[in-house]
Amino acid sequence: MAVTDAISSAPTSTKTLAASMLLLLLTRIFYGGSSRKKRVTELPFWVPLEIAATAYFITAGGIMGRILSLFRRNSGSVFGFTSAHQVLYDFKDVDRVMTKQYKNLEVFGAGWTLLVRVFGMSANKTKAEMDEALDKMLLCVKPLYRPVEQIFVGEQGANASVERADVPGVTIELVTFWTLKKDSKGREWSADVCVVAPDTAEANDLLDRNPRLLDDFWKFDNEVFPLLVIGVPTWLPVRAFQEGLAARARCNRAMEDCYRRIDQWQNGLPVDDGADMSDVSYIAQERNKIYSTHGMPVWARGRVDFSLLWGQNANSQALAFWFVAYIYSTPDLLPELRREVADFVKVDANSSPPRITSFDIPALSHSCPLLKSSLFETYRMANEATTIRYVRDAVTVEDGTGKQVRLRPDSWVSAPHGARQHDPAVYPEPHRFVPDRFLETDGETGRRVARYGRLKPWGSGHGMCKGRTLAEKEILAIAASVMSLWDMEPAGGEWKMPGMRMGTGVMCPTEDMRVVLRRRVFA
Ligand code: HEM
Repeated sequence: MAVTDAISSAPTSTKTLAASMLLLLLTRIFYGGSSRKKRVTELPFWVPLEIAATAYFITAGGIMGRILSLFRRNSGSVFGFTSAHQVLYDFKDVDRVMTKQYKNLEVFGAGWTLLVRVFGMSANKTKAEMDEALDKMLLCVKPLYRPVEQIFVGEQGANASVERADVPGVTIELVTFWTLKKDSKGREWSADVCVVAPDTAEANDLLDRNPRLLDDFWKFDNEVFPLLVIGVPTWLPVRAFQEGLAARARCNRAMEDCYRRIDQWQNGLPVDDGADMSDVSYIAQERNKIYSTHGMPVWARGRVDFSLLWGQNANSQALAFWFVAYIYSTPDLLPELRREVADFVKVDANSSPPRITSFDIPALSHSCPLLKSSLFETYRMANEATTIRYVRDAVTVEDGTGKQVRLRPDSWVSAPHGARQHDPAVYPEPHRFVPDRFLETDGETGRRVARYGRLKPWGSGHGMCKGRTLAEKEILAIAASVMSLWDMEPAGGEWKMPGMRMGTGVMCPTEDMRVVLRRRVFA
C-alpha cells in the first residue's frame, strides 16, 4: 500500500487517513475475529487498511511514528494493532521467511479474495456454482502457474514475448501530439504503444471483438478496484462506481467468451463466430488444457484470467509512463541513455521516417546499466509493492537480527515493501529522481551493474510477481525505442512531473502531463 509525501503533508490526505482509520475501526468491530479455519480464508477488509495505516505512520515519523511504536512487538520490525495481523517492516529476512515458510504462509487466500471481491468472480453466481469453482481452482492453481512462469519469468520466454510485440514497429507510429490524462494510468500508452498482452495473441482477438475493452479495463481499475479491495459494497449508489462495475462485467464477459472459443477449438467443435484461432497464444492454450483437465467451468476460466490480464497490464503500463517521463524530464539523462543503448538499438537515420533496424532485447537488460538503474529508481519512486499472506499454522520467524517473532495460526502477515523506499536513511534525498542510484561496480569484473539492493518491487518469496522478467523487458524495450525515435518537449515550456496518488500498486499521476512529440533529429 502506498505512502507518499503527499499523504504525509496534504490536508486532504490527512482526511483520507482519518476516514480510513474510522473505516478500519468499524470494520474491525463488525468483522474482526470472525475468521475461522476453512479451505480458504478470506482476506479481511481491515488488513489492507491496517497496512496503509502502518505504512503511513512509519513514513510520517514524528508523533505518528511514536504512536506506531506503541504497536511494536518484541522485534523492532514487527508491528500489529492486534495479533490477527502483523506487519513486517524492514524485516531483514523477509525473502527467506516468505520462501521457506511458503506452506504455512499461504498466497491463495488473498488471491481468491481478490478474485471474488474485486474481479467479480461471484457476480450473478449461486453458492453451488462458487463452491464448484473453488473446488476446481484448488486443483488448478499450481499447474496454472507453470506456463506463466515459463513465458513470463524465464529469460528466453520473456525475450521472445517482447520480440513478438514488435515494440520498435509500434513506436514508429506514435502520434505527434498526445496527452497523458489524469487517472488514465497511461491509457494512451496501451492504445498506441503497448500490445495489451504480449504473447497473448488472443488478446488481439479480444480487442477486435471488444473494442471498448481497454476503456472498460481502465475504468474498472480506476473507479472500483481500490474501493472493492477495502470492502465497499457493490450496491453503493455512486455513478462512477456503478459504471466501473458495469465495465468489469463487460471485461469478464469478453474473457469468458474468449475461453469458450478456445475450449471449442481445442475440442474440435465449431468455434463461435467462426473465429480464427490459429494465433492463440501458448499460455492461453496451456491454461485452458489445465482448466479442462480439472473440469473448471468455462465461465470461471474467463473470470480467473481476467485477473491475469489485469496483472499483465495495470502496473507495467503505468510504470512505462513514469519511466519515459523521468527519462525526458531529468536534465542530461536522455543523451546519456541514447549513447548507452545506441549499440543495441540501431536506427536508420536516413530513412523517412527514421526507423529501428535492429533491436537487441536481452542487451537492454544486461548491457545497459544506467538504463536499468534508472528503471529501478522509477520503481522506487512510483511503485509500492506489498506482500500479504495468510498464516495457516503457527510460525516462529527470525528477523535476521536474532530476534524471534511468533505468527499465530489463522492470522495475517504482510510486508509493505514500499514504505522504506522514501526513507532518507536508506536512500539519501529520497524525493529526488537519481538515475544512477542503483549503479554499483562489480567486485569481480569491475563493470558497472545495476543492483536492486533493498528494493523489492516484485514482492517477496513464493508468491512473488510471476511477470517480473517480462514486465522489466517490456518497459525497457518501450523506453529504448521511444527515446531512439522521438524527441519530446513539455507542452507548457518547462518539465513538471505530475504529482502521485495511490494506485493499485503503481502510483497514478494526479494531473495531465502534456508533451509535444517530434521525430528525433539526428545530429
Ligand atoms: C511493472 C510491472 C509489475 C509490477 C510492479 C508487479 C508487481 C507485483 C507484486 C508486488 C505482486 C505481489 C507479490 C507478492 O505477493 O509478494 C505481483 C504478483 C503477481 N504478478 Fe505482477 N507486477 C508487474 C507486472 C506483471 C506482469 C506483466 C504479469 C504477467 C503475467 C504479472 C503477473 C503477476 C501474477 C500472476 C502475480 C501473482 C503471483 C502469485 O500469486 O503467486 N505481473 N506482481
